[in-house]
Amino acid sequence: MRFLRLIRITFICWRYGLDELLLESIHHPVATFLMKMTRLGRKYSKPRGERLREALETLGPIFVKFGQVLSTRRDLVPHDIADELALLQDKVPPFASEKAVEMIEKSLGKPLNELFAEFNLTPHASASVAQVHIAYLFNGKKVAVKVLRPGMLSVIEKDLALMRSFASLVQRYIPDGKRLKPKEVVAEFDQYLHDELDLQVEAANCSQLRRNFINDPKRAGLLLVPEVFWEYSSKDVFTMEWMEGIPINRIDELKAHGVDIAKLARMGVEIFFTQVFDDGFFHADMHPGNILVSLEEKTFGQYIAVDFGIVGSLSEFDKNYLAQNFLAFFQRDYRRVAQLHIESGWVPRDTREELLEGAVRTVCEPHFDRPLSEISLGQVLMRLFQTSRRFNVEIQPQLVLLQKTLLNIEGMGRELDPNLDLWQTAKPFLEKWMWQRIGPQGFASRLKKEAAQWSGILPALPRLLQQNLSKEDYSAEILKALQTLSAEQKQRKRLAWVGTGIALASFAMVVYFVVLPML
Ligand SMILES: Nc1ncnc2c1ncn2[C@@H]1O[C@H](COP(=O)(O)OP(=O)(O)OP(=O)(O)O)[C@@H](O)[C@H]1O
Repeated sequence: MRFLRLIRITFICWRYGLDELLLESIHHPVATFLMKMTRLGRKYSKPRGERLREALETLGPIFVKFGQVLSTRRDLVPHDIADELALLQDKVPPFASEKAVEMIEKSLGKPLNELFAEFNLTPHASASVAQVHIAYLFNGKKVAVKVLRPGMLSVIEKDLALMRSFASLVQRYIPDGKRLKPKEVVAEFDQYLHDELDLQVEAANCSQLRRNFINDPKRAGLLLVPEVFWEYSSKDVFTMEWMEGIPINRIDELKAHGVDIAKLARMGVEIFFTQVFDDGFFHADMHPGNILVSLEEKTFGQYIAVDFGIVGSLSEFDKNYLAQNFLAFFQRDYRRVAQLHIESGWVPRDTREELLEGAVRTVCEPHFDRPLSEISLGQVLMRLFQTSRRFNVEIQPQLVLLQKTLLNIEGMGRELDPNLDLWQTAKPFLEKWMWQRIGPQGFASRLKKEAAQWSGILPALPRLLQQNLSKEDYSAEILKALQTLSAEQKQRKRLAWVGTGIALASFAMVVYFVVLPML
């Protein structure tokens, strides 16, 4: 079976001229000869990116997903190809509703009529790995039931095995193979796909995002996230609150309902920066299909997020890196950007600061050619990552994900309001965040965080000290130090006795010769 699949893949690659793409990159006479042989008079009217996109669409959903993930790795893939891969769409027909019902009943262990008061058999939406049905719980709540496409796991395991073999070949035989890191890319994709195929992961992401926004009254007016119904969810089924709204790209419709579009654009940036800098946890699949706007009376004009398959998490280190770089960039302090990279160990310690500064200046300065309001933070970040790579920096996948999401947010924001000044909206966040870190508030909160550890460490301190003192390698040194100390103390004691003696004798003499004759 695997062999047949391999033959089919090879045939499709040949049909779309992908063999040429591969052989072109091997600068060897044998490769050139093979290229001429396999071409056999074929001529391609379409550019290579388009051919690759069409081939992936023909190869099926897993390859489509792979292309979509690859399109976000502009650090590895040439721009013409990445642009084309970004257009990849899942063109898959919905699967039979009987299959969906079978999956729900098997996974949740109850017949459908015991689970839902009403279940719409016609899918509301369908994509490569899942489809969404509308249903009603017995308490009358309208819900979205996302069901995994049956048999996906076995298909992906086979395709992933082939991709892994192919990645090993590329890494070994293509001259640029190591730089492209094919094995790592496939491993990353493997992780991503398995997460996407476990709807419990998505439900947990949704639940976390909702908690982050619902518990803070200052944020409650910004983003609505559906409630998860855990009782009706599993690895294969995800049941959540149905969210009523209009997709954000239907601008005319939103305007007609009286939504303030400029405010909506600003709110989008605010929501993104809140997720990134306050929570370090962000929705990373912000395409217009996944963002709706509420028209309900109580929540009018608020954002609604759906589809939580891809989220990004950032550490304090990542946030610090981003905030400091953005702030330094907008002050055109390229020396600081270079220093930040060296100080944080992102580039080798012996990197020459002025060389890195020059490289950063070269990529950043052209951006200041236009007004601040037109600068794309996503582009800046992308260029910065490209420069860093030249200096042997490994950019973390979560930062690449963030950069891609930032580009989406900017694109969406500017579509809503071409005058949106992204920096004006983002700057207060970064400044507030930096102040919270380095100001007294930050100090106090870090102290508070550490306090929990101290309460455990402090009472144990004498024991830990005694344990360390009894360690062999320390004991000799400590003994010597103690001996020196005690010798010094003895000497000091002796001197003290002599001093006291002299003082007493002087006192006695004064009394005998001066005080007594006066009486
Ligand atoms: N809770 C919900 N309330 C209202 N509509 C929803 C909800 N969840 C999903 N949808 C609708 O169903 C569509 C598909 O859902 P979702 O994006 O989660 O599926 P998907 O298989 O991950 O699709 P893709 O990966 O192509 O975005 C969404 O674009 C949205 O229109």
